[in-house]
Amino acid sequence: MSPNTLLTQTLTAITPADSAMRQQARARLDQLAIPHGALGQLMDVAEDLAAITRTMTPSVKRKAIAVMAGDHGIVAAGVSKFPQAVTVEMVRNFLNGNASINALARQVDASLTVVDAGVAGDLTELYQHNALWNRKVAPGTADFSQGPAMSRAQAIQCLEVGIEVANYLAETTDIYATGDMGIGNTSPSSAIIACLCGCDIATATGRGTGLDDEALNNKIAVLDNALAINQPTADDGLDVLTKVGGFEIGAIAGLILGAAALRKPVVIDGIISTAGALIAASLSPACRDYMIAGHCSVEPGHRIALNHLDKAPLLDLRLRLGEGTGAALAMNLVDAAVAVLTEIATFEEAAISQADTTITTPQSQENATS
Ligand SMILES: O=C(O)c1ccc[n+]([C@@H]2O[C@H](COP(=O)([O-])O)[C@@H](O)[C@H]2O)c1
Ligand SMILES: Cc1cc2nc[nH]c2cc1C
Repeated sequence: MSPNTLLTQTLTAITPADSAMRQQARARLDQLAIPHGALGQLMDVAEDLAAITRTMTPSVKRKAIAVMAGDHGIVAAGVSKFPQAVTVEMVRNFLNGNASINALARQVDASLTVVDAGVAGDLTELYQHNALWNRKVAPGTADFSQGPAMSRAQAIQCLEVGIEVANYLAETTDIYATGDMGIGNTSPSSAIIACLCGCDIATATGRGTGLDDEALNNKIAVLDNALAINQPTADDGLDVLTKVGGFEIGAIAGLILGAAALRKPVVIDGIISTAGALIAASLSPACRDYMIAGHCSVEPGHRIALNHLDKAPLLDLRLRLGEGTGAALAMNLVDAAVAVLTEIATFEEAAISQADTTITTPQSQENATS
């Protein structure tokens, strides 16, 4: 990688979240007038937000969801239940405001940006729409069951698309969420997870949009063969993206890297977004600090990827849609985490009696006298 590209500048700008601010937040959370730790995972998110934003009063009001769209040559091998045309059709649906992500983005008052990172169909008539970015790297990846999905230059290009989106939205955004649209994209996601988490492809592969048993077995065989043909370097995120990735997955990874460089939190959606998160973490381990896992999807590889990133998902609702829907829903809980940190009084502030640490039980009395 040459030293002066947007990607290298962004990677250089990423530093870990602030551990002193994390400690300060934890100290306050430990003193809240509740039984110790009783707000559970919301307290972990509150601590993360303080460390990410370097303040005890983080704001996550201005929410931006970016849905990265792309197509996949590997659909020719029969790995999806739906035809490729659905990718374009759903992009149109997003722009008309009638998709699931539109409803859930409205519910949480988030803006929605749709990015054509590599859709196979012609979107010319839609580019006039302000919410759609034309950043088509190519009309779909190559079929990675036959060779690499893309060139190394294209992998860098799609990463930089995501960084550009993060940077463009930065001025009006406190918190990002990732989303995806791309028929066939659970296949590259599972392949990325197998490479970067070191697991068997069969354990990381699921039914996607709804394959039956026979089609699932075919998908596993296709992906197994694709990994044997491509031989991605297991610890090199850029090589993995190049050989078995997707343009929208690279753009998601770029969005995460961009958010981390800007020191802003980013909520990760389903298996496709988490595959992007693995690529981002492989390029910059510190960027993991800026990720909040929105949910755990039904796809088996998603749990594996979240464990590898050491991230606990906020929701487990049997979702398997993508588009950013799980991340949008989780943003409600991120709002709640800020309220926990900034609005709840401590024992001292509320003048509440603290837990008695000198309780004598029959057992402790016995211990004291023996
Ligand atoms: O987010 C997820 O975990 C998820 C799980 C299964 C399917 N999807 C969505 O369904 C499409 C990919 O499924 P498939 O079967 O075509 O690989 C793509 O548009 C994804 O957004 C998404
Ligand atoms: C209809 C449809 C909507 C989607 N949204 C995300 N992936 C999708 C896949 C299909 C098939």
